[in-house]
Formats: sequence, structure tokens, C-alpha cells
Amino acid sequence: MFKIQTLNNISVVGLERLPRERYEIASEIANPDAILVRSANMHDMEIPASVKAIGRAGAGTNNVPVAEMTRRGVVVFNAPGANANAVKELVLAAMLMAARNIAQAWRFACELQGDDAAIHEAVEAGKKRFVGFELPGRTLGVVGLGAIGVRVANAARALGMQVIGYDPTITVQRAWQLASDVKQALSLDDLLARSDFVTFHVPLTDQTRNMINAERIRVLPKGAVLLNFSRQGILDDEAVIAALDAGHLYAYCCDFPNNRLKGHPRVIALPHLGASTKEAEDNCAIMVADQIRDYLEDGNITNSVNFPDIILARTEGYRLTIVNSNVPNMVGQISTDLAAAGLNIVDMLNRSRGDIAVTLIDVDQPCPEATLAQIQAIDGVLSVRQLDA
Ligand SMILES: NC(=O)c1ccc[n+]([C@@H]2O[C@H](COP(=O)([O-])OP(=O)(O)OC[C@H]3O[C@@H](n4cnc5c(N)ncnc54)[C@H](O)[C@@H]3O)[C@@H](O)[C@H]2O)c1
Ligand SMILES: O=C(O)[C@H](O)COP(=O)(O)O
Repeated sequence: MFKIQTLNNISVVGLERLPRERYEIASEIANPDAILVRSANMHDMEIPASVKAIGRAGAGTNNVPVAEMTRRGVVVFNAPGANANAVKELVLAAMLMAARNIAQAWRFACELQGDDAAIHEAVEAGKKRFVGFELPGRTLGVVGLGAIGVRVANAARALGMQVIGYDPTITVQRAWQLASDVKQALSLDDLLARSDFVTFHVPLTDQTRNMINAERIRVLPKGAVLLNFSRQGILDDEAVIAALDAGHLYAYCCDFPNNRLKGHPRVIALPHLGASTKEAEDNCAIMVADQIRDYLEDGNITNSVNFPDIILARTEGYRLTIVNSNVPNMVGQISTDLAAAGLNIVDMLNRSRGDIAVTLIDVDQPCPEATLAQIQAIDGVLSVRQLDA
């Protein structure tokens, strides 16, 4: 029986991928084998030694102590692209809300007083305060052309906007998906100088934290709109508010309200709704549940943010999953221990990523506890598991 701890609400259709006869799932459970999480902050929690895998039912893993988990041999999965359409749709909605002053106009309409004739009169007198502008011909700068950024860029092209992208580490797959008339910015400043709207779709890292500060905002044309549906911390909120107050920025739309942003007349701050659609929640939960199950039951790894992909079809016999440092002679030492125990290797695969390597070994008989302990004791081995036949 595998034990799964959930730190946030995870869609039921995902949890149903983990059959009840093999999985016990609860928000509080002793010695879990794996943790399923959305945005709960795991940096300050004690992660039990029993944990072998963490599944982030979403994209960003900045709430998970990934480096520490790597040192412990714990695989961290996410659900790349599973919520990208949901975020794209919210970004488009926010662009339209900013361009047409929808939040301010709606607030105005909600506060109208008097009988219907008085309201009608106030509407016709007041609507001139909310005159907006249209999107075709305006330029959208997209920073980060991954699963979300590419979808936003292509949708903006379909709305008649000019689109410029900036992503120094774009993958070949994403470059293929991008509409061919999306222009490439030479640098972040090049993109900022040419954009009426700028939207950010990068992970929060030491490199992206505060990538938009007061100096960078000055590079933007007057009247630009910034959109942050990526993470709090990528833009310097104080600098954004100062630029809004000075009239340099037209509006700021984001998914991360705080005391400074909420209530500001030129800020549309939503309550982290980017991935909050039924479709996205289901997609993310299904993806990570399948990945966790494949790892716990068969040692296979897909969509990990810290471990290599490794997939070895299960045929017969017993499987060992070994996580070790990516240094010479690990496989040699492991096979020597197996040979000494008289075990025959039926199939084997080794994959590495950075400092970490994973070895899957299928053997014809169960591996004795003493041999497992011997392998675990090899310098550089982080974890050893024997999986059921
Ligand atoms: N608001 C929400 O609910 C919500 C939902 C999903 C994702 N997100 C956030 O959006 C981020 C992006 O999600 P995604 O699914 O597109 O991820 P992704 O990994 O598919 O794409 C991220 C892209 O950013 C690029 N990048 C990294 N550093 C960069 C830099 N300094 N400059 C320019 N580009 C850079 C990468 O090369 C990659 O192409 C997530 O990490 C998460 O923080 C928020
Ligand atoms: O990185 C993500 O996928 C989003 O921020 C979604 O977070 P959520 O799962 O808490 O909605």
C-alpha cells in the first residue's frame, strides 16, 4: 500500500488515477511515500524521510525546496502545459479589461443610484470617463515563451496585435509552435522599448526576481500596460505603483494582490486565478497522479524538474530503482554487488541529469535485504528501492 499526502485540494479525477486498493490518500497521514501539492509553501515544513516523490499539480515549483529534495534523492514532478490554456485565457481577459477600463466602469455602474431614468442619465453622462482603445495594431511583448507564453503570443496575433517575444532559452519544440510572424526581441530592454503591453511567463528564480524595476519601467513607452500572471516578485510592486501614479504606466494587471496593489485605481489584481478552471485542475491532477504512480510502482520518470526522464518497460522479475550521484563507476559497483548475490540482470537503464543519475535494474529473483543494504552503502548512492514483481 502506498501512502499519498495532499497539501492542497487536488482534483478528484486525478486522485482516482491512484486505485484505492493500492493507495491511501489523506491530507494528514504518517510516513507518506509521496506528496501532492499545488501552491502550499513547502519550504518551511518538515518533509518526512519516507517521501520519495513530490507532485506539483501545476507549473511553478518555487514553493517546493527542489535543491534540497534533489540532495535527498526525492523526485519532484510538475504538470508542464496542463494549465497553460487557462492562464492564456485570463491574460487575454486582463488585456481587454485594461484596454476598455472594464474594472473601473463596472465599479461605476455598480455604484449608480436613483430610479432607472436617473441611472440612464448618469450612464450617458459618465461613460466618457471610460473611453478605451482597441488591440489590433498594438504591440504585445511576451517575456518567456514556454507553454503559456507561446499560447498567449499566438492568441494575440489572432486578435490582430503585433507580437514580440523574448526567451533566451526557448526550446525547439516551443519555437515550432510559435506563429511565424512573432518577432524576436534582441534583449529584454529591446522588447520593453517596443511594447504597448508586456506579459511575463517565466518561473520565479534568482535570475527573474525583480526583472522589472524602476529603471526597466522607464524603458517602456508612456501609457504601457504590464501583465503579471507569472509570480509575485518578478516585478517590483513599488516601482510599478510609482509609475502608475506618475502616469507613465496605464495599468497593471496581475494575479497576486497585496496591501499596496489591492484597491489601486489602475491595478486589476485577481486572486491567483490563472489555473483555476475545472479543465486545468483536472489536467494537472491527472498528469501528476499518473507520473507519481509510474514512479512509485515502476521507477519510471516523466516531467521531473530535478531528475532525468527514464522509462524502462516492465517485463518480468523484480525491479531496483537506484538514485545516485552522477559519478563514474556507480553502475559497476552496483552490478558487482548484484553478481555477488547470484542475481542475474534481465534489463537495465541508466540516465543522468546534472549531478543526479537514476538506474533501473530488473533482476530475475528478489534482491536480498543484505544486498540492498550493501548497494545503499556505496558512496554516492542516495536511495535504493525494490519494487514488487
Ligand atoms: N497565475 C497562475 O495561476 C499560473 C499558472 C501557471 C503558471 N504560472 C507561472 O507561470 C510560469 C510559466 O509557466 P509555463 O507553464 O509557461 O512554464 P514553461 O517552463 O513552459 O515556460 C517558462 C519559459 O520561461 C523561459 N525563461 C526562463 N527564464 C527566462 C528569462 N530570464 N527571460 C526570458 N525567458 C525566460 C524559459 O526558457 C521557458 O521557455 C510558471 O513558472 C509559474 O510561475 C502561473
Ligand atoms: O504555477 C502554477 O501552476 C500556478 O501558479 C497555479 O497555482 P495553483 O495550482 O495553486 O492554482
